Amino acid sequence: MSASDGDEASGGRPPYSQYQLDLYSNAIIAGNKPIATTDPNKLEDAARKAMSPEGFNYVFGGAGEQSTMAANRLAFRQWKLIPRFLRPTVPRDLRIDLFGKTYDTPVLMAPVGVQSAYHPDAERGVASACADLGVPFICSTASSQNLEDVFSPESSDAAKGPRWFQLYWPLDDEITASILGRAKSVGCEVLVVTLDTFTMAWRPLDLDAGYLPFATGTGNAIGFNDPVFRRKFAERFDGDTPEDNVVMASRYWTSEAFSGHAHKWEDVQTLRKLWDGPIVLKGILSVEDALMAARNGVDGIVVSNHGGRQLDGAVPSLEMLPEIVDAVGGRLTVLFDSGIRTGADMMKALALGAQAVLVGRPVIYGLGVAGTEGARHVLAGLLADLDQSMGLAGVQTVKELNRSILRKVNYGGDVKSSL
Ligand SMILES: Cc1cc2nc3c(=O)[nH]c(=O)nc-3n(C[C@H](O)[C@H](O)[C@H](O)COP(=O)(O)O)c2cc1C
Ligand SMILES: O=C(O)C(=O)c1ccccc1
Repeated sequence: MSASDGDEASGGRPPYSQYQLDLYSNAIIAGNKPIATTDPNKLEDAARKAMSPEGFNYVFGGAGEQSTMAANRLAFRQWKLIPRFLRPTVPRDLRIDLFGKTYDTPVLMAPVGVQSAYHPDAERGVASACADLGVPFICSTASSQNLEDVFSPESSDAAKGPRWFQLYWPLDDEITASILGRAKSVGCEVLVVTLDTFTMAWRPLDLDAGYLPFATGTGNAIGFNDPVFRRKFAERFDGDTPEDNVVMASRYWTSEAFSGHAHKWEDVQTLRKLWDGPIVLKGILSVEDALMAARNGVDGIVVSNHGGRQLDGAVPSLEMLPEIVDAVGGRLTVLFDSGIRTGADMMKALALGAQAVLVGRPVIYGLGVAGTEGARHVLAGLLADLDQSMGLAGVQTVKELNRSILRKVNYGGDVKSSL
């Protein structure tokens, strides 16, 4: 393989698998261990030690008895890869096309709220790590840092990378319009609207600790800094700013963004009017809703159960993925998340028809352990693992991943509840 082939296929940087060589040479030449473990099981333990108990539990925790979280992992274990040999596998090309644009990898950073609760580097740090690796950063509405700060060219490198915006959909169209206008202004390309978290789930770890960050102002930065939200808050509360009255402002904001069953399928038309660009609905788990999404004119869906954090007992998203792809794959871009921990997991979801995958907790554990560098390390490791695993399976490009490389087995094996 010539260096230029690899460089082109990974956006001018070395092939993603180079990270494996870097880790070995750092160890052999300089005697340095990786900044955080490369073992997904141990990473969770390291994060538990490094982070505040509330922060760690917030990330780690699932809903209920965490049965959906565990099922997400079992679903991956039940698919096995069938490797092929003596075929061309280099230069490997991880690029994909989404909504008419080429991305360097089929991996995106899942929207994750309140990142200052995990490490002071927070969203700016993770977004910079993503930009460095060519991974789109999906900025959550529940960010702890304001949208304009996350992507400010002065304060971070995040503005150099691809960025999408995730919406927790306010009831008030004027506030929604204002937030979406701001997301557009800072360069967000795609709108991801999360459907499954219109209200908080039953999360025992957070309930037992009495931990609800956005009730006390963390994770409300995008709302609190929104000019329309500020004006409406002042009108209701005697000219107060959200900073004057954080508790009432948090209450007002959460009643807007986590507003129960208020929206209907018809309201997707409103989003269309307010957002000039691709719209993706996140949290789809049924063929019926995937068809509704197609009928209502969106561009894509994320097949997701929110990492097992919302409806405990919900089906693993991987289980539903093939049927949903068969039903709407010709019409919609189908993305996937929930439970991805390794390169092999990514291959399985891509082979079952996802066009790209989102990763949540692992990168946040990296952030918790070692800030921006830790997040970068975990993401670089996942990409290297994907790159290497594709090669080992005899696969050169993401397009080649299809169901012929998979076999479903009925012995998933034991899994730790979260991994
Ligand atoms: C701590 C945490 C916060 C999250 N916050 C959001 C959010 O603000 N918006 C959203 O759409 N999804 C949110 N999610 C869900 C992720 O986007 C994603 O669906 C999930 O983490 C995928 O599962 P995984 O963690 O097993 O990769 C959050 C997940 C975690 C772990
Ligand atoms: O915790 C979550 O999963 C989540 O989606 C969220 C919602 C609101 C604020 C922060 C995170």
